[in-house]
Amino acid sequence: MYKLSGVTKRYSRGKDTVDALRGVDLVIEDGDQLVIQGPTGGGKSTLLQMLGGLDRPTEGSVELDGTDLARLSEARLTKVRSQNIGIIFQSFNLIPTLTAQENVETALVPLGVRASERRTRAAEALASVGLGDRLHHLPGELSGGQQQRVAIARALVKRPKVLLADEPTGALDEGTRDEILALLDGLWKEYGLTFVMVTHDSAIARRATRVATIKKGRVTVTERTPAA
Ligand SMILES: Nc1ncnc2c1ncn2[C@@H]1O[C@H](COP(=O)(O)OP(=O)(O)OP(=O)(O)O)[C@@H](O)[C@H]1O
Repeated sequence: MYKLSGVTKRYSRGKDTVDALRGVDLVIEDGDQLVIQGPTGGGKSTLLQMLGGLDRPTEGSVELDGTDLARLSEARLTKVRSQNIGIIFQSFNLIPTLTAQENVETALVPLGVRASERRTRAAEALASVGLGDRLHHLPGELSGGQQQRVAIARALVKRPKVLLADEPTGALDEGTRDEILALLDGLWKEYGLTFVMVTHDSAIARRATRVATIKKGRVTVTERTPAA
């Protein structure tokens, strides 16, 4: 479970300061799905970075299962991230010189998994996202949707409890977008993930049951029963 209390993030550049988050309080229960939406510059990506332990708040606490990520040493934070948190991005962030299988294996290196087991688990993860026949392709030989599937396999191969997604369909056409969303929805349910997704897309937000809207660094949460 995530529990954010009074999270403020202030970016300073010379005399200019931007409060990207202003006193955010937010609870995300285990196994929940939360969609984060809001206008550009509102603080969506900043909030996701706090949840992912990719950056620290200026004030406040970001507890994951009772551990405050804001106060962990860099080494312990890296360990929490590599074991518990999978992250995917709009631009896939694959390593262009590695094959799909090698890209997925990279997530298991910090966990000390043996090379032979890394290969097997990466192949299984790629099969679970429908890419069992693309193990040895380089990212440049795959479509955008396939590259995002590789990134999803890389995020999930370590069996994290949390999946964070920053505009995961932002670079995809509409048909591919719907395929990736359906895949993510299926994986969320199958693995009981805590799933947080940032999106600009109001159609995605309309389908969600729990939406956090963030404007000028302040969050409002709306819960609703999805349309049948
Ligand atoms: N590293 C940084 N240094 C300085 N200011 C930053 C930095 N990162 C973000 N900001 C500022 O913080 C505010 C929130 O940015 P953030 O990227 O979280 O918004 P967003 O809602 O994700 O926007 P978008 O939808 O355009 O991606 C913006 O005003 C942005 O300019």
